[in-house]
Amino acid sequence: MDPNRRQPLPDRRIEDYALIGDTQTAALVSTDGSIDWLCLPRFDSPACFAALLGTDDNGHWRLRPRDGSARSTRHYRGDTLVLETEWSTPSGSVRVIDFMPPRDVAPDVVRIVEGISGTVSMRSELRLRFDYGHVVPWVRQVDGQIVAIAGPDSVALRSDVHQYGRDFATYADFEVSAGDRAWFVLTWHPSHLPPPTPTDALAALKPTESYWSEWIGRSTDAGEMSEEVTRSLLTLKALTYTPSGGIVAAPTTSLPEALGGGRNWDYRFCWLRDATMTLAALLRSGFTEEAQAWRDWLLRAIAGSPSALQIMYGVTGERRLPEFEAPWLPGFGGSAPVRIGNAAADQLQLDVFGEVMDVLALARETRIGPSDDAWAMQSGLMRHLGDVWHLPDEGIWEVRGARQQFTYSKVMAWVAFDRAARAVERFGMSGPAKQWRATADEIHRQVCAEGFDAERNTFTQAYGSKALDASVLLIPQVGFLPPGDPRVVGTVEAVRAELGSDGFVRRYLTDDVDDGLPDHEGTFLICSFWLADALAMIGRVGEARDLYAKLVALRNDVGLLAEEYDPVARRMLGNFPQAFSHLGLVNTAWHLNTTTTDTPLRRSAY
Ligand SMILES: OC[C@H]1O[C@H](O[C@H]2O[C@H](CO)[C@@H](O)[C@H](O)[C@H]2O)[C@H](O)[C@@H](O)[C@@H]1O
Repeated sequence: MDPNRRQPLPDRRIEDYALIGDTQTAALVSTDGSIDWLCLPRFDSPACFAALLGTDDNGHWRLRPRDGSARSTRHYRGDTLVLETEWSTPSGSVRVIDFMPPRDVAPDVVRIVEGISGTVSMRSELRLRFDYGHVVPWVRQVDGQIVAIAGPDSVALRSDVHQYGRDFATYADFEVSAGDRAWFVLTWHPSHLPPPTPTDALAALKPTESYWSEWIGRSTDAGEMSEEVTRSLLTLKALTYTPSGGIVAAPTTSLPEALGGGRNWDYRFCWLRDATMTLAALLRSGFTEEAQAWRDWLLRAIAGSPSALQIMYGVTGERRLPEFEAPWLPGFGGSAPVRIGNAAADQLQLDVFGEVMDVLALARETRIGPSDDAWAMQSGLMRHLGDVWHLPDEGIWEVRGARQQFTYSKVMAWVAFDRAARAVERFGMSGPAKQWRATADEIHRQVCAEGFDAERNTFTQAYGSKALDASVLLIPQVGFLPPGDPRVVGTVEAVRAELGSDGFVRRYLTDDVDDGLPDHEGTFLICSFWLADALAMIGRVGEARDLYAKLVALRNDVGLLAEEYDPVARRMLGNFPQAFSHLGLVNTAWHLNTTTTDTPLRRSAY
């Protein structure tokens, strides 16, 4: 056995990965041709490939030339999630096409190898490890296919090239000459059921391409969108769990926010905050079907007492997301612990009320129209918010230190009351508009008195605190104060000066704030997009455009962004690809397109 296989892969970077998916789960493919992350059958199912968070022994599927000196370049085929990796070797070149066909019954991963020139010796090395990389399955050859079974999981590999077993892995060694094609299909099914009808690898390619290109073609902006906006929208769609309409924050767990540190979290769930902001981005681009599906998802997920509202749910609305550590996984680059599940589900985060009310207002006032059920749910939320808005909470950043009176939480409580009152005042919905307006005014006065540091002319992270927080950059965007207000301009300048790093923005300084965690983290990409939005709103459009360009340049070779960026090490950090970062990009592009050098932006959510 190769001794290196037990070591965490040292040179790997988060940005080495590309995403393929079928809108129910997703896989990450490395520049080395290895699928190192795949959860089956759903985003939040246990991974059968977890080398991303450990070593090859935690499960992976590498398909590449045997020649170690081979070099690869890659791209998506057009506006799709079909990944094409081209390999050059001294003896010839090949193309590997990786994709997950839109799901009918069972999830498939298809890999097609095409010879471009000369002859190339290829190797497929498949190491399945169920339950997040530690269960070695029982593997047999059945009817010409490889079948791996352990517990609830069964995975079959079919191919037109010969497979053999060695060292608890399955290999295929084969040659591909110009014009040749070889194919592999990996299919999951529940181990107690008969296997599904096999997928035809070659025939599945065209429909998969059409699925993605037809989807993006449905945008009202189709044909006018920049390449980076198109790729971000495709990525947001890939993070949507189509059967329910839920949207995950990212398809990974525990990609570190501090390399080698413990800031490692599971993002394979639906946060009301991340999902509402995603929805605003999709709505702006004309994707009403997703907006409708998400509103229905929300109604189901939060049905019941508004006091039992959670800030996040599973992809079909599950409430219990218990957090535990996976000690058998050493973590990406040794960043431990790896966490599965997310204890933030039990936190109080008041901002979600504002985010939900705001996006539902956007939906009502723009494209998907009012709904009685949706309004009944919003009225219930407002009754509950009336009881709790004054409480300290864990805030937008889900701190694991003590609860505080976070300024952004209160600003968003104001947004919730403002949008509720506006629905009655301007759109004829029924409800106690006067009471809602009075509460909104009370919160406004309180935030301006207690969340603002008059000496430094900036809003602060929490009442009475000196610490700054990038979330208050959203104050003009949500309409709490006009962009021209000197307190807004002062806040933009202070955040930029104190939280800025190489032009990007940290969410707060970990030294100034007790977030319950020891190490430092990188700059937070959505906060950097918010700075660009805020700069544009206060009339500094040139600087906003420069920052947007700088952020776009951070994307990896296939246009993807993680949650954070470390400007010193010049590498991405955090879960990947992250909805927050990509929706930030779409929204900033939209803001910049709706402004000119001398016209301030019109008010909009996010
Ligand atoms: O920083 C500590 C927290 O980090 C995660 O939360 C972050 O990701 C969420 C999903 O994108 C986002 O909604 C939140 O604003 C971010 O702070 C993690 O999920 C939390 O468990 C953790 O406490």
